[in-house]
Amino acid sequence: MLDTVLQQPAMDFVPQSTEHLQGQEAPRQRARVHLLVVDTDAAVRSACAEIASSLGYAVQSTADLNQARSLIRGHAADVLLVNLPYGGYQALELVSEVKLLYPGTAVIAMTASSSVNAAVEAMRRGAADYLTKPFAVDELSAVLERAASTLSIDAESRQLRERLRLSQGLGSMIGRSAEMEKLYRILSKVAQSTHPVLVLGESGTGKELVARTIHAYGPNAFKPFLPVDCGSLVPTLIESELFGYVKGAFTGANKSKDGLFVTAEGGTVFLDEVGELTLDLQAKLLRALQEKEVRPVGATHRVPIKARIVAATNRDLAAMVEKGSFRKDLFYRLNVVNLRLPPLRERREDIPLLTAHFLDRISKGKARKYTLSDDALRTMIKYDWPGNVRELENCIERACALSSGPVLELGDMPTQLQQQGLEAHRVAAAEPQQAEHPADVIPLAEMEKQAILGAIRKLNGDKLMAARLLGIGKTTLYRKLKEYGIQDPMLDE
Ligand SMILES: Nc1ncnc2c1ncn2[C@@H]1O[C@H](COP(=O)(O)OP(=O)(O)OP(=O)(O)O)[C@@H](O)[C@H]1O
Repeated sequence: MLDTVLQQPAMDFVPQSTEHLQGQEAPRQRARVHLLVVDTDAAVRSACAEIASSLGYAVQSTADLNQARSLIRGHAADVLLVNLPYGGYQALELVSEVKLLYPGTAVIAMTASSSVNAAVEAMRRGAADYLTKPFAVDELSAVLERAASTLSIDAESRQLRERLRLSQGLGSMIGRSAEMEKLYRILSKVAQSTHPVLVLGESGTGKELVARTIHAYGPNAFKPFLPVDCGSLVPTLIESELFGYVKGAFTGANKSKDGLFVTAEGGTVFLDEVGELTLDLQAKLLRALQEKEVRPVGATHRVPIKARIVAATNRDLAAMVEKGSFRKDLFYRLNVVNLRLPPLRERREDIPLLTAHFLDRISKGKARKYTLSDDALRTMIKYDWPGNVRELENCIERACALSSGPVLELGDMPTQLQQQGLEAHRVAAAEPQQAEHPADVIPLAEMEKQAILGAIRKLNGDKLMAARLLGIGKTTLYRKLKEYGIQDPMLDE
């Protein structure tokens, strides 16, 4: 218990070394996280500081709230560990101030067991965690570790977002439409954790690519990524693929084999077309996820697993749950986070980028550089692409194979595109005055909304600066965001 540590001399200090740890395991290497301990009890300050510095934190401590404020102003705190004395509203005020002025600082509240209400209030004001006194060294370590890992997740996803701003998409994913930007923002956060993710979207929208990107940007990118198509394998095969089998489990099982959940180690198992699993396999999968272990086919023992699960489907799983063809409990397990991929027809502005990307890729493998005729590109932008990006990719590959020259014409495209292109020409010839389709006219309100969102995003959420650069007042900016129904400009469309 911390009480034993509290026997040490009560004094403020900023530990510079870990000499007191000689003979113990060295602190884990990470960028120095700055911790500020605020408590009037010198013994608590001293003990917390000693434990935190042994974990690798740079620690400062103070008894005084005003001094705490000035230390925080000097950016001394990534994590603030603050005591909430009984009736100590000033300490609660400090929590609010810090979360308002420095939202990146993780706040942990300490309370006496008699004032749990204060801890609840602190959490309401934005504290990330709390500790009830007296607490064990392990409890303090666990809370600090949690705070530090949240900080590093935030920092990594910020870096990822920054890289994103400079590219045509995220990793191998191409697209800069608002829908894709929104997806990247969520994806870059989701990738840092190891929670299950459910990827939803029509066929060919890039669900597997998203799963691969989550894996590639995740903490276990160096471990395997193992896809399984639950729609194309018979149930018995899926079971032995996923869970493995022991020698003699069935005819042909000459020796035992580990399943993908085991061979993935800490990597990712991608369950494509998860909606196609039989109810029996759904039950087995649920058990594996809940208990983090699997029973290989024919075995009596269970084997621990630690793979991350990313599942995908083009079916409406919620409706399947209603009908009873998909287990509700499994749905909730898989659906911890879901990512919905927009069909290509809802992000037509990405078609030129995707087209250029595929043309580049194909040109690299050949001696010639392919381009598209204006007519072909115009038609492609207007086409609905029921098979989404896969259909677009196939269409370009086919056109490159068929084309006799480096410029791909409408005539090199599949019949349905050619027909659409011809139809557009006929309409344009019959009604020249209609050539400028009204849908091409962007309403002023939409342009204003995009300008505001664009400015806030470019400035990483700094609304004040955005308002200044847009030449409007802060209140006007807030009113407009409200008018457009935008709650979070960094996420909402
Ligand atoms: N945003 C994108 N940028 C570049 N290529 C993409 C993108 N989205 C999809 N693709 C490409 O389109 C093809 C289909 O993608 P993918 O297999 O990931 O789709 P899917 O949604 O999993 O399809 P299905 O539901 O049929 O399994 C792949 O070759 C993939 O590389």
